[in-house]
Amino acid sequence: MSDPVVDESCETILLSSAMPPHAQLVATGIDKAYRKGDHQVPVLRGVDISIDRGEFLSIVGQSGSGKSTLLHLMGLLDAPDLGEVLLDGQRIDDLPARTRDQIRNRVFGFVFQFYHLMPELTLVENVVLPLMIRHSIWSYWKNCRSHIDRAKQLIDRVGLSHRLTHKPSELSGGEMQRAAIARALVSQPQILLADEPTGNLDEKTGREIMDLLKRLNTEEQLSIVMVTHDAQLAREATRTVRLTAGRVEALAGAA
Ligand SMILES: Nc1ncnc2c1ncn2[C@@H]1O[C@H](COP(=O)(O)OP(=O)(O)OP(=O)(O)O)[C@@H](O)[C@H]1O
Repeated sequence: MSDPVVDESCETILLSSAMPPHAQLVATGIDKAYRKGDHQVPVLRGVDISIDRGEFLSIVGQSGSGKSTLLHLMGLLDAPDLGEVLLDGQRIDDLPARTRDQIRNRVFGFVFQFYHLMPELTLVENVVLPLMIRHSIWSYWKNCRSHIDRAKQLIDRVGLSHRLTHKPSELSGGEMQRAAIARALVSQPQILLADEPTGNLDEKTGREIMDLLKRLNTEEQLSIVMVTHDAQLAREATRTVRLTAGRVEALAGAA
């Protein structure tokens, strides 16, 4: 019997508009260690964490506690040593690399502390880039106008319509993070994984980015997992967990 995630209908399953949006991401029994010299340094030890559709989950913890590591494992940017990552009950961390790439590109959007925009591209080019990478050149060319329209819609959504042709060096930190959020959303992800999205911003600008994330969560039921050092912002999520000594501890919100 073929695995419905692995076989060639994968694209249809993951992209079909008839398909209900992915509901739940679960990481269970996660162990992760890094090699340092000739020994392994454990970072995560038996972590269990989940996010339901429409949730806004924040992850706090001391520097070095493994928050980014966990976020990367949840988004298939890295693989656990032990444990499983499941999307709607189907294990996804052990799939072939190409299938993991497809799931990562279509289910997850990523936002990082330092934006990671391409410096030589304009704002609209940066935002449309994931669609260019995802589609073949022919398909991209055929749909070029609709892709650019979608990028422009998202740029408008994040309040940057007046900056379409600006390069990242011509944008403020807050504008760059808004651009990075628009880029993360262009592939219509189900789950946004944000690693310290306000960490490089002043308080007011960080507040604006948080408000934008909260609007995306409530108005579009976008699931969000946010790593942050800011305890106050963390409390504004629907649920907060703390990473301590490699384990997850519930802090606030629903269990
Ligand atoms: N690729 C890697 N190779 C080796 N060690 C790593 C690697 N990535 C992370 N680590 C180590 O794993 C531990 C957890 O790192 P991680 O970045 O996940 O922590 P964090 O809680 O996100 O930290 P911060 O809040 O400072 O960003 C740290 O000790 C770090 O040095």
